[in-house]
Amino acid sequence: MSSPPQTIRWGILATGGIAQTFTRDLLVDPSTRGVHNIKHTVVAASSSSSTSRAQDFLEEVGAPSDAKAYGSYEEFVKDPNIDIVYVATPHSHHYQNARLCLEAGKNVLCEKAFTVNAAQARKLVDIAKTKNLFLMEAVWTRYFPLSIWVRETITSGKLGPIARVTADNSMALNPEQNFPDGKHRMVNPDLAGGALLDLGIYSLTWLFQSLYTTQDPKERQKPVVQAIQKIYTGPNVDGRSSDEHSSIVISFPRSKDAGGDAHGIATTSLVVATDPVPGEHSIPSIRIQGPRGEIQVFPPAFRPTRAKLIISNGPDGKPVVEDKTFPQPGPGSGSGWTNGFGSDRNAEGEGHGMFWEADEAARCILSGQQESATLSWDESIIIMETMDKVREYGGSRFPEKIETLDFPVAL
Ligand SMILES: NC(=O)C1=CN([C@@H]2O[C@H](COP(=O)(O)OP(=O)(O)OC[C@H]3O[C@@H](n4cnc5c(N)ncnc54)[C@H](OP(=O)(O)O)[C@@H]3O)[C@@H](O)[C@H]2O)C=CC1
Ligand SMILES: O=C1OC[C@@H](O)[C@H](O)[C@H]1O
Repeated sequence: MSSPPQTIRWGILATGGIAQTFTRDLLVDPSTRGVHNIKHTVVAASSSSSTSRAQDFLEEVGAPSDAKAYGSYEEFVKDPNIDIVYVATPHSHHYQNARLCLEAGKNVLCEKAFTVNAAQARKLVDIAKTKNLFLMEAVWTRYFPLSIWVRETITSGKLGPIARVTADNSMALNPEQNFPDGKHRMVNPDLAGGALLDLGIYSLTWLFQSLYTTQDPKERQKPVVQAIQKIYTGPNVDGRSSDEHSSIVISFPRSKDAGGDAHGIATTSLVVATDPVPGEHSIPSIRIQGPRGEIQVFPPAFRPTRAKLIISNGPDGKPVVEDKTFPQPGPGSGSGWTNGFGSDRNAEGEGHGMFWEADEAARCILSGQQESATLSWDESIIIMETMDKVREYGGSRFPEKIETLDFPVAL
């Protein structure tokens, strides 16, 4: 007989767009996606603005009526009923908010990009290690069934050693018109805005999950990075920090037996779109190429549900093209997408897909793992180092108050 599901008690730190989408997904019954050994519940939420904002949030997302509302992150992290905190503030605040939680003895799932720079990521990992806590960067895409299928197809060797990956995650956001006061987190230097940390992280995710995660951990080496950036100079921003585009070329060292070094090209932009006809998703945003064929993944790169597997020479010498779809299971959160750009709505009755990463966090905590093998601490740090290098090449430096390791900082 199977044992009853174990429950993980979540606390939600911040009440903005993604906190709402994530929490609604969290409250979808896991058995609807074939997960029977875990249950998630929400026991608390906190808002830096007021207790009433946190209370409204809990009601809006349909949390249990006894979930507690806090008007201060500092008070919230003391709540003894919380097993894990989901940190959903802007990039600029991840380091200090995640650190606050870890220092208070809480496990943490922290939104992407993990931190502003690699030094901050290393510090969070050190604290998690010392305090024996679970910590994971919330790159939800990695836990999608499609991503799992991609990694398995790569390691199966079907395509031969993957030689090159191209990945684009770009959105034509028309920032000068949409963010004229420069305060929106997509462009605001004080919130570590720009394409790279917000959208480019997904292009890098595809390079890394194809060419780094799939290698034997003992064989993995740091990649070599080259990049150029164009800095955003729209109204009311400093013109030195947030990027408009970043274009990155990476070489992943591999032994000759494993196919030799592999190349990755990652691009991202706030002003042009991967998908010129919004919602049509007809142009692949990702191509994963080996000598025997390729995988194409269709947009959006962060929420992938459609791919193609192309084998150049099938059994009868002709190419074989397999269309693959991985629909999100229902019954769904019904929330759609809440970031205000209308770029990524889940269909009525579909979950958004954020529950997959929540399941992974719960599995790790219940089995006593401090990090996820699908996105290890080492890999999150190397990706932050990669973004540091891109910003060095591109000349983008955020204000010192958000690059610092000093804590707490008044932001
Ligand atoms: N995985 C995904 O698909 C997505 C991930 N994200 C990530 O989630 C994070 C938040 O994004 P999103 O929800 O869109 O952002 P929002 O601006 O909608 O929400 C951010 C929330 O953070 C809190 N906050 C605390 N301090 C500040 C501050 N100084 N300025 C602004 N907000 C502050 C506020 O909540 P309160 O007042 O309650 O404290 C605010 O509502 C980012 O890291 C982003 O990259 C975003 C969209 C999609
Ligand atoms: O993580 C994200 O994915 C979807 C985008 O719309 C959003 O800006 C970004 O933060």
